[in-house]
Amino acid sequence: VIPGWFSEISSMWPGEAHSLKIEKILFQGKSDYQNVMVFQSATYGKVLVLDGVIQLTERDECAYQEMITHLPLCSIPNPKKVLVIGGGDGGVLREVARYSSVEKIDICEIDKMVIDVSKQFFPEVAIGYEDPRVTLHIGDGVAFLKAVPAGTYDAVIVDSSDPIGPAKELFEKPFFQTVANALRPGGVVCTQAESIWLHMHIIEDIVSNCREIFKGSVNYAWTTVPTYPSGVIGFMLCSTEGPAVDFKHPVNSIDELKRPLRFYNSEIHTAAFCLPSFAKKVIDAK
Ligand SMILES: NCCCN[C@H]1CC[C@H](N)CC1
Repeated sequence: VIPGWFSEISSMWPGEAHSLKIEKILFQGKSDYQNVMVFQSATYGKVLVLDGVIQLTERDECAYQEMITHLPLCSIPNPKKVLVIGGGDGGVLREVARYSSVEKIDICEIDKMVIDVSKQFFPEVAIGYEDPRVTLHIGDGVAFLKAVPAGTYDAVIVDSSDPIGPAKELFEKPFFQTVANALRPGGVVCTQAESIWLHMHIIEDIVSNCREIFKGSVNYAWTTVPTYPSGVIGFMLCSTEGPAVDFKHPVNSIDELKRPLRFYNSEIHTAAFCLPSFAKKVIDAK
């Protein structure tokens, strides 16, 4: 460990660790679920860390929040009812709120400390909670989805941490089945799906499970987030049986007048589904 630096050391990415220079530690706490830390970095703004893993930085959070939201929501016409599982920082809510067609935004986040810390230290991210269409549920996303009437949502976004810790069951088959049940025919789900450089085995299992459960389309997309391990993060984009969804060609554009998008655009939407051969071989073969 280098004094004055934060290094993201984890068994999920053995032998490597991205580091950020610390200017000041702003918060350290322990919730019922995980350790929570916020620090001011020298070059990435404020940083949110859960159990030693970087969740977001002010400088590059736009890449992740915009892609995980607009890849699904620009793939269906007029999304109305959207559910966010996880995403307690509020960044996905901020992006979902851009759609005038959206009438209802539910969010189910298990850890209240993440919400409170985001509101205190990341107001530009937590601004998503201010939208009147948002209903906050504090609890386990699996239990929440089991209680949802079938076919309720047009879209579900699973903005989770990694499959070690509270988010573990959000990567398992039973959870995907509850998501499919909660979606209308032709409804879409987008989940945080790790790194093709680090987690091809996890991705392989997720793709297999999704192909069995989602009888519409199943695609993997990826993007660059400098402060995530290996500098990239992926997404599973799936739709249930019903009106066809072509994830690779957006059908929606976004009203950017209020607040311009910093990362997402329709070209990068389509490009996100282009995979290197080592990943294509695994993902397309499943
Ligand atoms: N809502 C904040 C983003 C959470 N997703 C992250 C993806 C990369 C992981 N190593 C940590 C969580």
